[in-house]
Amino acid sequence: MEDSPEESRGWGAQAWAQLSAVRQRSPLIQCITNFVSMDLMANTLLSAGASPAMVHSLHEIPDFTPNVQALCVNVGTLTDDWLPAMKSAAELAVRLGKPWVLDPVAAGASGFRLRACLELVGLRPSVIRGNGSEIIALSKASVGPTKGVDSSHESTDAVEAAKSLAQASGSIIAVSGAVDIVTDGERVVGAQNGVAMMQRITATGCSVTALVAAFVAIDPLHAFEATASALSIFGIAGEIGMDMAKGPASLRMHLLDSLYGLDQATVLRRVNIINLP
Ligand SMILES: Nc1ncnc2c1ncn2[C@@H]1O[C@H](COP(=O)(O)OP(=O)(O)OP(=O)(O)O)[C@@H](O)[C@H]1O
Ligand SMILES: Cc1ncsc1CCO
Ligand SMILES: [Mg+2]
Repeated sequence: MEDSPEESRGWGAQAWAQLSAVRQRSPLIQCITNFVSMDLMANTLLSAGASPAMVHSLHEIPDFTPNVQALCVNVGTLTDDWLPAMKSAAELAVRLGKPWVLDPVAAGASGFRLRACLELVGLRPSVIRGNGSEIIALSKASVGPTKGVDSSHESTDAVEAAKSLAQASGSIIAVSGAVDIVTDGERVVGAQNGVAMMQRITATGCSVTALVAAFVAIDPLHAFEATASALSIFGIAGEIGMDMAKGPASLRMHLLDSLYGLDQATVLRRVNIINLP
């Protein structure tokens, strides 16, 4: 069923309010992330008005994590020695009542990765954002044929997996793709912004996960809505960026510029979030 114009306006106004709050309050986001994503993730957070810090030593967590507004954990280039820091930071964030967000990159690609992701899911992330294949692997808790860090599923193939993972974990689940799905296990919405070329830039998924952390940081009691807003806002930046881009490299630049420059009228006009059955 189509949403009424009132509902669409509601999502747009909410996304604008949350983006404005990120810009005004500039939340500090601790990112324990893969080597590939560090640059684009930090620049995405800065363009949105947040403050990134790629701090991942186990020794720094007791001093550093208490001062952040949210934590983003991404297992993209996971090795044995990184996992204790990820778990320690997540445990401390939960103990201090701070939101944390998990990106289960290539969760189904190996037993090691899957076990690590399942342990992290057990530490109660506020939000888990993955692509379709990652969310299906986590939901089934099984290793399977995957395309590595890329998805071999549409996000819409993963709606039931996302709902059951949300119910089992207590986390909000977001599945990126042509339509970004967000569910708390009962409600399901689809954010229909973005352009396909965003898949041709490495770490756009990682970066939108960090943006979700920034949005949840400023509205932790509305993590479901903040997650949908962040996905929609990032997608709009991609749409506007694509009007000026010649390919992936120039889209990367124009996406960041567009995220930085988004104004209220553009957000209200372009946010496209609908309820799904
Ligand atoms: N076909 C599409 N049309 C529109 N937007 C898309 C499409 N596919 C992906 N996106 C957008 O691209 C971004 C990255 O999503 P994607 O599903 O590629 O993440 P990912 O596989 O985790 O990426 P990475 O691992 O490289 O970080 C999201 O903002 C998503 O909305
Ligand atoms: C390409 C790649 N490999 C491990 S992490 C990563 C970034 C996109 O997920
Ligand atoms: Mg990814």
